[in-house]
Amino acid sequence: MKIIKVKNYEELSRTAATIIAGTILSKPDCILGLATGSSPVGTYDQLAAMYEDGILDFSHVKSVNLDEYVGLDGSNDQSYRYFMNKNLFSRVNIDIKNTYVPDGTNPDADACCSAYNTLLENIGTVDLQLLGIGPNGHIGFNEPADHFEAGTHCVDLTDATIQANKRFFASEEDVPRKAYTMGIGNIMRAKSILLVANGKNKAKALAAALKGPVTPQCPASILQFHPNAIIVADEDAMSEL
Ligand SMILES: N[C@@H]1[C@@H](O)[C@H](O)[C@@H](COP(=O)(O)O)O[C@@H]1O
Repeated sequence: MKIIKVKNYEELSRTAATIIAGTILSKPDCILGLATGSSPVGTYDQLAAMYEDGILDFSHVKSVNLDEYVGLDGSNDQSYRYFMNKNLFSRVNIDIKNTYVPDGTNPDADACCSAYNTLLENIGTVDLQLLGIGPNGHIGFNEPADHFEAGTHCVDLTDATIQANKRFFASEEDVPRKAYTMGIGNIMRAKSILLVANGKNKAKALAAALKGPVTPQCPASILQFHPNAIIVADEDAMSEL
């Protein structure tokens, strides 16, 4: 595991975008695993700027996203499909048909999850999976649990996650209670993993993930077993390490 400590969010975003750019430049038809949340927004800004500057070409890139809220469709501004379109896809020349997010509108969890697992099997190995980390150590929406879930599955969001994510919604009641998420097995199959973390509210989770025991109670701790995981974190997020 490689840990890169940076000063602040701007440096984090530039560093993460440079790593992703390296993947795209060395393999123009790469498959990127993408994440939502506030952590990667600056990284997406930097990637969009590199595209504007003619440095990056996304025309052969494919992407698979980690997760989606159950019940929200892509026109809902809180859906992760909407987030990805707004923060990255509409700003670069990726073919939108090559971008995949679990279908939050499908009420049939088994059908939705097995379709996404089939997609992940068929599309090929993810070259680089970008991750944020929840304040409770979750990755994607793999919440603390008593076992690691391998494949895409439907989760009941924990109260901690509902509290952490309510800032994006008009009210706490509006936060969906369920999500579809790639499992830990799906995530760990990526050739490389890039986790970005900033801010004091991530310090405990990051310390547990990087230095604590590998346990499903802190899902991000599984990254200790990945052969090519890179952590880019700012001083605040690293303050308990
Ligand atoms: N499902 C997402 C995660 O993929 C993300 O990493 C996490 C942290 O979000 P933020 O970056 O806004 O702190 O929030 C959500 O729960």
